[in-house]
Parts: sequence; structure tokens; C-alpha cells
Amino acid sequence: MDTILVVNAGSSSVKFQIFAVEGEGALRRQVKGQMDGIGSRPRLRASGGTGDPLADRAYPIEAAADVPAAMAVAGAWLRDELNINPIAVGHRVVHGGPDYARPVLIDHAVVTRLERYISLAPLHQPHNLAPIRTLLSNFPTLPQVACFDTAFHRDHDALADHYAIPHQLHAEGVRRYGFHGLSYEYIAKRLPQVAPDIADGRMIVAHLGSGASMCAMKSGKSVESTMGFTALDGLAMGTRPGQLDPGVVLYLIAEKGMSASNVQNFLYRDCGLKGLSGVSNDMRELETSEDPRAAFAIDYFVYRIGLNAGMLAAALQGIDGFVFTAGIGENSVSIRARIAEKLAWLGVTLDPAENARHATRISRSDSRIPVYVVPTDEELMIAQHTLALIMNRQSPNQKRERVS
Ligand SMILES: Nc1ncnc2c1ncn2[C@@H]1O[C@H](COP(=O)(O)OP(=O)(O)O)[C@@H](O)[C@H]1O
Ligand SMILES: CC(=O)OP(=O)(O)O
Ligand SMILES: [Mg+2]
Repeated sequence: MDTILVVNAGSSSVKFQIFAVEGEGALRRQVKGQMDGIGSRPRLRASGGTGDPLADRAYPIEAAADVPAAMAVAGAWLRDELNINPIAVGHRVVHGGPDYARPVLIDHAVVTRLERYISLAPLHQPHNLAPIRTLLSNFPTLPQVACFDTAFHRDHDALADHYAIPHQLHAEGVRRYGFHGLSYEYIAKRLPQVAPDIADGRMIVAHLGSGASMCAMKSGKSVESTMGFTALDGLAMGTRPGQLDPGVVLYLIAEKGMSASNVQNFLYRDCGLKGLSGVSNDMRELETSEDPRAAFAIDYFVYRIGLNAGMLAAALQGIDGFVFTAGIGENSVSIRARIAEKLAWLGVTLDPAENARHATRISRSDSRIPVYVVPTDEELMIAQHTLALIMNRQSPNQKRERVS
């Protein structure tokens, strides 16, 4: 049977799925797995197409201290226990820069172009490119497709895409890209089923994972994102600060004598929830910690989401609905409840019982703004794009596709 393997390396997790390709371009999920808790509590979990458990293994922190180590563990499991032989591999690639507004079939030239963005996405791009390079050299005829986090945001108005810096820098690519686009694209595709009355309206989608951002969507298209040139901007994240006065960077250089690579490491690895709490980058650990700094970090996370929701509501001139997704958004009842309180002024009233049972709609029936929880599926988007490209089609919408 023909299968497609999808690889998605995030900042705290490595996710993978295998899809069977059936008649008329339909995709059937066969395996879904992830290695998460990288650097904190590594765990490999995988299930089959019907949710049947295939693996659930905890590892000592040294076995998956970083993303490459976790990839090696997940890769060995796929190779040794599943013996897979896919017809194509789809990859999440976080930064497509100004070059790529849609998925692309990979060759050496594409890899060389994407290497340019390593310094713009140091937590992701190297780990996105490493398996691509390995497969390209070991299986040169195996089709590989790169799907970009940035692509979904590429139709932003010029105003939303610019920084107030000379145009020359924008022309060379210093602009606001936005990320988590595969996740937002999936949510945009799901909205007509989840919320048919407002899917065409003004939505704020909060992708709250280890990396976190929010997207303002109008008629299923991105019009604004909290992330910009890099995935450092916007909300506080596991190890990234989110929005920061560039004066802080100048201070680190001028007063602390930090080099460019010191600053890069600091901003990508030592800030955010980890830096604020001194406890962990992992929201699960913060939620169970007694340390007051962990509580402060959560307060900060929630506060900044509230502020940014106001900004996106202004971009949309009002909102018709709000969606939670990704690790924290899909799983944390208390953080959703606390964010909903910050959105009360916009017309949000949560239903605590529906929130507690992770219902799809978690707002009260009389809430002026409905609130939803929609589990994301970046890997399905990648599989659809991959299949579309290898079948030499223009867009994944041109042929009927479904997943079961
Ligand atoms: N049950 C839960 N309660 C609170 N946070 C959770 C829960 N499950 C996962 N998370 C959090 O979700 C985040 C990881 O989200 P995920 O979307 O997988 O991130 P990424 O793809 O960026 O690696 C971590 O901070 C983790 O603690
Ligand atoms: C872009 C980004 O931050 O991705 P992730 O949330 O998977 O780390
Ligand atoms: Mg992710």
C-alpha cells in the first residue's frame, strides 16, 4: 500500500504521521505519534489509525535532551518497528522566507535556499532540514515536499507585513511573516464544519503550544499574526520572550557584552515561561508547581494573550469567534478559562462544564462570541499538500480528499 510519511519538528516535540493513499486522492491515517517533553520529560507515544496504542515510552531526560536526539529516537522506532517504505515524505519547514508562498518539491537547490533561513528560525529550521538532507542523500529519488509555516500568511496587506524601517530592508526580506500557518490553514478548513455560521467571519485563532501565536482570520484567510520576522515575536512562549523592546537587545549587547550568538541563545532558549518561572518551559509542570514564579509566568502568559487579542480584534474591527488549539489550547482547562476572562469585554462567556469536558464549543449558548477548541492537525495539511504535489496538482482542493 502507498503511504506518505509526515515529519513535524516543533520546539519541544517531534510529531509524525503515516497516511495511506487511497483511491481518488483520499488519505487514511495509519499511524500518529509524537515525542514530546523534549528536555523535560521525554515521552514517545504513538497510536494506529483507530487510536489503538502502538507505543508509550518514557525516556530519561538525557535520551532526548534536544530535538535532534528526539528525532533519532522517533526515527529508530519508525524504522525498526514499523518498517515503513513511503512513496513520499512531507516536512514542516518553519521558515519559507520571501521565496516560498506555497509547498514545494525538494531538491538540492531548495535545501540551499532554505538554509538561508536557519538564523531566522534556529529552534526549527536546522531540525526541519536535517532529515530532508539525510533522505535526499540516502534516497535521492524519494519525493520530498516542504510545507511552510509562513505560507498561510503571505497574502497579508502590505501594512501588516511591514516594519517601520526603510523599504530597502523589506525588499531584502526583513518583514513580518507569521508562523504556525499549517495549523491555521487546518483550522480554517475545519471551521465550516465546526462553526458554519461564522466560518466566513472574523476569527481569532490562538495556537498555544511550546511556540505560541495568534492569527486574525477573515473568511478563512490570515490578515494578521502576532508573530513577525521570526518566531520570537508576540506571545510569551516556552523559552521565547514574545514581544520585546529592541532596546533590551541593545542593552544586552552594549551593557552585558553579549555576542550575537549569546543573544540568540538567550532569546530562543532561556526566556519565556522558562526564564520567568525558573522552573520549566513546560506548561504542565508550571501548572502543578507551588513556586510563585511559576504562577507569575502563567499570569504573564495569559495577560499577554489578552492584550494581543485586543490588537487582533482591532485588526479585524471586531470578532465573531475565538478558537483555541495546540498543546496548551487543546488541553489546559484552567488556562482557557483564564484567557476567556480576559476576553469578557469582547463578549465571551465561558461554560465551565463544557470547558472542563473539552467540548468543541466551550462558551455558553448566550455568549455573544462563541469559543471553540479545535485540535490542530499540521501533519494532515502536510500530507494533503505532499500528495497534491506528487500528483502534480495545483492545489489540494482540486481533488476530493478526506481523512478517516
Ligand atoms: N494537559 C496539558 N495541560 C497543560 N499544558 C499541556 C497539556 N498537554 C500539553 N501541554 C503543553 O503544550 C505545550 C506543547 O504543545 P505543542 O503544541 O505540542 O508544542 P510544540 O509543537 O511547539 O512542540 C507544552 O507547554 C505542554 O506543557
Ligand atoms: C513556529 C513555532 O514556534 O513552532 P512550534 O510552536 O512548533 O515550536
Ligand atoms: Mg508545534
